[in-house]
Amino acid sequence: MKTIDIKILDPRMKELLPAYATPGSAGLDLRACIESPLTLEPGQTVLVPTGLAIHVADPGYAAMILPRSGLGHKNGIVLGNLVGLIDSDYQGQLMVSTWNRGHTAFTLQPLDRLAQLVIVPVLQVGFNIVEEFASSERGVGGFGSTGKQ
Ligand SMILES: O=c1ccn([C@H]2C[C@H](O)[C@@H](COP(=O)(O)OP(=O)(O)OP(=O)(O)O)O2)c(=O)[nH]1
Ligand SMILES: [Mg+2]
Repeated sequence: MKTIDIKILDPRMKELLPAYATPGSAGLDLRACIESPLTLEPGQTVLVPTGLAIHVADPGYAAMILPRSGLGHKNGIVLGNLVGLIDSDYQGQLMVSTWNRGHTAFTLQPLDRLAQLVIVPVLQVGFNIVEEFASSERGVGGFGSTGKQ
């Protein structure tokens, strides 16, 4: 298994390092490293610290912060940026932009699992400027051009 350098910025996280819940898990849960309960009013967005920093280091990988499905579906707690992209050279604290998109207030308790981190491969590309593309079956069609059924 590939390893990534991690810094524990909040000592409470020492015993709560992100771990895969099952052998097949893709996501590592991130926790709300807050000092006291935090109530998010409907529509409110707060940047929540995780108490952790990672350095992916290899530009062939990135980390993504995604919502937890239960919190998102049942409680309306999703991400203010929809998806968080962690660059391989980022060394600061992992922060979760936490958005209550629901209609009722939601209280986050200290160290609650809030979002999840997924490590993904990345291909960095260069650009080759052209006047015309080689033809393709789709061409410029998009946004429903293939119909519904
Ligand atoms: O949910 C997130 C999204 C980003 N980041 C950190 C890691 C990422 O590498 C850095 C920059 O993110 P991004 O490039 O998405 O933000 P930006 O608004 O373009 O800022 P910058 O000008 O710093 O690139 O912020 C987080 O901690 N959490
Ligand atoms: Mg950026």
